[in-house]
Amino acid sequence: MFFGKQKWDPRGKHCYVTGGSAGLGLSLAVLLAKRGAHVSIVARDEERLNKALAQIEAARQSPDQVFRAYSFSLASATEAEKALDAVAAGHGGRCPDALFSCAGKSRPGFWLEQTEAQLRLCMDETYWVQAWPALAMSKRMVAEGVKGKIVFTSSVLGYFSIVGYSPYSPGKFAIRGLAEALQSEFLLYGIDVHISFPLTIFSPGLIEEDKVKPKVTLKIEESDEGLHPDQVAVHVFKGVERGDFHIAYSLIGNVFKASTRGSSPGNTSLMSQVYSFIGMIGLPLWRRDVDKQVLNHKKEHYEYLSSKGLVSS
Ligand SMILES: NC(=O)C1=CN([C@@H]2O[C@H](COP(=O)(O)OP(=O)(O)OC[C@H]3O[C@@H](n4cnc5c(N)ncnc54)[C@H](OP(=O)(O)O)[C@@H]3O)[C@@H](O)[C@H]2O)C=CC1
Ligand SMILES: CCCCCCCCCCCCCCCC(=O)[C@@H](N)CO
Repeated sequence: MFFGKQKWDPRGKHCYVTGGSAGLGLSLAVLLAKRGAHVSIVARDEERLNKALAQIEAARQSPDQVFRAYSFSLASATEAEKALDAVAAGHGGRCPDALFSCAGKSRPGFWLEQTEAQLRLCMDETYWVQAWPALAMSKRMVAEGVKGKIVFTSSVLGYFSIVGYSPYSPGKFAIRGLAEALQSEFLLYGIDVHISFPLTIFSPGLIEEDKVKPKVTLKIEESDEGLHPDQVAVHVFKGVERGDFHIAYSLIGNVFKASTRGSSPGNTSLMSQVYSFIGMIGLPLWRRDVDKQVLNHKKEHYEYLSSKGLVSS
């Protein structure tokens, strides 16, 4: 572009994708490979990692590209450090240029059914699984003088929430809080921070979460059509390429973004004002409808609570 900012080009760069064995992470890994990047993926299940690696291999553009897969759990600081050590070792010990932090899991359910162990697990699977790799990565980037990128994955449920997502939304809001702090702090190091807010992604993870998702939640979500992980990966990649801090897509995603993100950088474009206006009119109407759907579920819900012994019938 002539007067515009130069777009980020992953060609020849080493991109570390967490959760790269399935869903959004795998689609991003393949896309980055197609764009000429070296790609390392980390997740736990080795069989899925190997299958994913074969898919990434099929997207190879040049014989010089290095593709690797490593099995680690990222929900602890030590494991996240070990994972990054392995990923860097594949490149002579040098830190990757970009971290695409996609790992995560959703276990929807009603708040009254949660336990301490369950809620701590959910925080591990939403927040810590992205915070620990970011901590390891940024320490190393600064020590080695690597001026790269850290891309977090939140959800539109990091902007708002609805019934059934109490185990999930807090972690996705927390990632947003972390990204806001780091975007500011990392100006000191020339590290760009991005965070994406996807809507429904038709991933293997979604199939699992829908098995335990309350009916009322599924019903409210019907107004979101959902996208294939490959389509979401393109949106996320384009946002990173453009240099967006908050990355959103689709009318709905952009409306939630413009209506929620306050003083976050990059909220001043004309389109952002248009989306914000649509939100001003549309969101209260939508929310009224959501509340109605929740209340319509009240009788069935009490019967459910009673069947679980959570209220006396
Ligand atoms: N699906 C959706 O509708 C939406 C998803 N998101 C978010 O997007 C991201 C990707 O979701 P989706 O495409 O559904 O992903 P999937 O659930 O299909 O895949 C998740 C990936 O993360 C890995 N992973 C999960 N937990 C860990 C862990 N503790 N350590 C290491 N790797 C882990 C999984 O591999 P393994 O289990 O083998 O470790 C897998 O590679 C998540 O952060 C999710 O919260 C946001 C909005 C909507
Ligand atoms: C003008 C305004 C109109 C608004 C319509 C809004 C419809 C949004 C419904 C909720 C979508 C929830 C997506 C959840 C994604 C996710 O993170 C989970 N699948 C967990 O993985």
